[in-house]
Amino acid sequence: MKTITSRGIALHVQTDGPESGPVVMFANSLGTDLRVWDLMLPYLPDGLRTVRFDKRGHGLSDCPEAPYDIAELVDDAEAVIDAHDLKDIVFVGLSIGGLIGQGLAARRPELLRGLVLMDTAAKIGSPEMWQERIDGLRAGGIESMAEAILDRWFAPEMRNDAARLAPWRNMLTRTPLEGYIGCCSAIAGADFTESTSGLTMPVMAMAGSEDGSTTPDMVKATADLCNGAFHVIPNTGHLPCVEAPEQAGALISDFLKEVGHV
Ligand SMILES: O=C(O)CC1=CCC(=O)O1
Repeated sequence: MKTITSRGIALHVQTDGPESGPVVMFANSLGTDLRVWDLMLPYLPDGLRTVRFDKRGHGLSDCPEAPYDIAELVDDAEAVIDAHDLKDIVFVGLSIGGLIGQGLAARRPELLRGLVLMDTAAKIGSPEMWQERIDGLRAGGIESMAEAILDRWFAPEMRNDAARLAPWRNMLTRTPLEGYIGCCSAIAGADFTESTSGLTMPVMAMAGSEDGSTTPDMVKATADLCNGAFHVIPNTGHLPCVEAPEQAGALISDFLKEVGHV
């Protein structure tokens, strides 16, 4: 476990694998922390240097007051990269983590060998939709919305498996309210349609067939902006790294080979 500082706040970072290994960096989604990658990492090639971090307001990172702005979240990812002197990175972003990845790709393209967009889009929802969610969260807390969120996160088989669901439900509902709301504001203000259209690096996108948040059509439209590859994982919702870790890991492993990272 390591902590770095970005804009005065502490960010929790975990690195694994040899320091000299090809770097794969991960950014997690709204309401999850860096453990969201735990089940998938064993399906990636040996010898990688994996770098994960808890975005502000999530996991063991500090939780400043909402609202946050997507540029701040990209600053945080950049701070992790600079603190570890990372270069030649394949960046894997899940949902809001994919927005962070697109922001980073636009700002510091020289750092990235490739970008993996997992259940994300250039723009997710509308400002009005996010404001409605924020208002509901302020009124009733995350618990009041947990069932609706889990319906988008997971396909019916996992959704109905109480034991398998429990840790992810707990991760969601234990997210600090302020951190969750701060990130909702960041998503509301994020639109990378223009900059993602201009990306020239290799991009691979994937979507769970049952994702109710960033639907396969939205993810494909984003991949099409930058001539990225696109894959659908069947019977899977918004978190393929949790629900279908073997398939998601295989797609990333193939991409790492295609871009010459392994
Ligand atoms: O809660 C959801 O709708 C899922 C989600 C949207 C952006 C994100 O990071 O997660």
